Amino acid sequence: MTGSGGTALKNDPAADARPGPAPPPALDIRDLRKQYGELEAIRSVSLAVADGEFVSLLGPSGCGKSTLLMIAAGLSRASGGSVTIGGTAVTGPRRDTGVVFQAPVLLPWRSVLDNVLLPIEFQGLPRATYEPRARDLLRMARIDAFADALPHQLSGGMKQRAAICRALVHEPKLLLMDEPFSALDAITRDEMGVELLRLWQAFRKTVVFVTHSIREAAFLSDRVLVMGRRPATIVEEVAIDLPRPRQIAMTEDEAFNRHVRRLRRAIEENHG
Ligand SMILES: Nc1ncnc2c1ncn2[C@@H]1O[C@H](COP(=O)(O)OP(=O)(O)OP(=O)(O)O)[C@@H](O)[C@H]1O
Repeated sequence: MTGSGGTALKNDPAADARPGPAPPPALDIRDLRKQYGELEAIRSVSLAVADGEFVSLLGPSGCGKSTLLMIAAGLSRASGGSVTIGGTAVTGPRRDTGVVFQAPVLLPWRSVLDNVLLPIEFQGLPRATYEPRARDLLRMARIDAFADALPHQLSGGMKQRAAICRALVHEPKLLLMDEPFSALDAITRDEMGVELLRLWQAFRKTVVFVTHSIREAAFLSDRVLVMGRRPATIVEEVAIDLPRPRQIAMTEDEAFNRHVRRLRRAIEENHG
C-alpha cells in the first residue's frame, strides 16, 4: 500500500492518513495517434491501466486494437502522443513487458523448455537462474510433462500455453496479449481463459488483452475498453464487477449476461 506512512513520526497522527504520491500507472497512453501513410489507424486514444489490473480492448476486426498493443509493446512507433510503462517512456521492446501474439510462434527445432527460455537468451540473462522458473511456469500451465518435447508434439492450446510461459519467464510487470486464443476451438478457448486467470491470480501481473470476443472480454477482465470503428477511439468503458475467481459456469449467470448485453450494445451502437 502506498502512503501507509511507514516512516511517519509516532506523534503525528495525521501522517498515516496522508496519501503518498500515487504510483504511476502500469501503462499510461495519452493522445495516441497512428497513421499508416494516408490511413489514419488510431485517433487520440488515451487510457491508463493500474498495477495488477486486467483490462481488455474490445472491438471488431480492423479497428486498430493490434496496432495499439504493438505500440505499447515498443514494436511499432506512434505517430503522436505518449506511451509510458511504470512512468518511463516506451521507445522500443522492454524487459519489463511480455507479449503473446495470436499465433504462438515457437521455434520448431527447439524443445518447449528451450522455447520458453528464449527471452532469457535474447536478454543475455543467466539460464541457470531462470530455468527453475521456466519449469515452474510449465508446471503451472500444466505442460511440464512436455518440457523436452518439440512444438509439433503439442496441441494448439498447449502451444499457446508455452507461449504464455515464454512471455512470463523474464518476470515482466506487464503482459500484452493480442487475441492469444482466437485460433483455438471454443472449448479449449474457454479452458485457456480459466488457465490464464489462474496464472494471473498467482503472479498478479498487469494484463492488457486484445480480443474481438465480447464473452471473453467480460469473463476475463476487471475493465473492458470498447473501441470504435477506425480511426480507433475508445467509445465506452465497462467495469466488470463479477467476483473472482471466475469459473466458466458463471457465464450462465444473469450478472454475466448483463455485462455481455451492455458490451454488445456498445459495439452495435458504434459499429452499426
Ligand atoms: N503495417 C501496416 N500498414 C498499413 N496499414 C496497416 C498496417 N497494420 C495495420 N494496418 C491497418 O490499420 C488498421 C488497424 O489494423 P489492426 O491490425 O490494428 O486492427 P485490429 O483491430 O487489431 O484487427 P484484427 O482484429 O483483424 O487483428 C486496419 O485498417 C489495417 O489494415
